[in-house]
Amino acid sequence: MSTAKKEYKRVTVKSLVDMKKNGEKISMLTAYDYSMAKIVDAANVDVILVGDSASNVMAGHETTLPITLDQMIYHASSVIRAVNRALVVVDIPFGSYQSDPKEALRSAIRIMKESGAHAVKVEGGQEIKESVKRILNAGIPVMGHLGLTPQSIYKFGTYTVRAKEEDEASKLIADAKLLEKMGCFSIVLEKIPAKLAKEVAESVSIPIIGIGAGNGVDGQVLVIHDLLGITQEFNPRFLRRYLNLYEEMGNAISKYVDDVKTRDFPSDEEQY
Ligand SMILES: Nc1nc(=O)c2c([nH]1)NC[C@@H]1CN(c3ccc(C(=O)N[C@@H](CCC(=O)O)C(=O)O)cc3)CN21
Ligand SMILES: CC(C)C(=O)C(=O)O
Ligand SMILES: [Mg+2]
Repeated sequence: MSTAKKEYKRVTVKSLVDMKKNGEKISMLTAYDYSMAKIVDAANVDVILVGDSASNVMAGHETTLPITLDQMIYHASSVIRAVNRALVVVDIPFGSYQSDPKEALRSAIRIMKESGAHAVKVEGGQEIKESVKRILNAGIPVMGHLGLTPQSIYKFGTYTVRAKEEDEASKLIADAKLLEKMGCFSIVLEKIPAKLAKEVAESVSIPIIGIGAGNGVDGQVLVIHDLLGITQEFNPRFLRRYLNLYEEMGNAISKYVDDVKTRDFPSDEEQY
């Protein structure tokens, strides 16, 4: 397999399919605001996901369920203003696409029109088939999301690994093939056995982006607050922390507090 890297001036849904064809792994990371998205885009991340994980890391909710369509559009607009290269994908939040296909299309259109995003992501397979079709028919690129789907957390009750049983595994493969057949440009697979994820990646031609799905898939995604070590209590095995920003930021801020209290800040040079 070739690891040669083609330079993409602007990443499109087509570039991602090309990357899979050429054996180039796809990097994807979340961002929810302008300043962070600027850093992520400049670091050549291929896909920026405005995830509904904003509900957790931005708003402090326990699950992704409470975040609204308006709030997702606010985050997506901020990200879009920062991005020059990455493809920007936005999660359609819980409750904005499950009722019926028309509502799903309306939500997708609002995201595209009001934020300027490049694609949307929805959780599920067979169950949301008609909605996915509608959105695709309007010319809006759709990314799927299978395996651990956090918007259905209350149906399962836990965040444990999915599709360990044979029947769930075959449904997952069928759903991936269905999403590909309908015209989705990529699929996120979350927290499933690496062997199954590899099998899915090998049975479709669209790129499979994994989170807790092993190294046999076509790309990886993480929540940026997890990668940077801003979140402290989130410790699944699949997470690689590249920094401990929680500690580093805390130290910097404590130093500032000290400097103010001791009158060290501002100095003569820091005033007019
Ligand atoms: N900060 C953050 N990172 C994420 O990756 C993320 C969110 N939030 N919010 C939305 C979803 C929820 N996701 C999850 C949630 C839990 C596990 C998980 O593996 N939970 C383990 C315990 C984790 C621990 O050790 O704390 C479990 O077995 O429940 C995985 C992905 C992924 N998404
Ligand atoms: C974890 C990723 C795939 C996601 O859906 C999110 O951040 O909301
Ligand atoms: Mg999400």
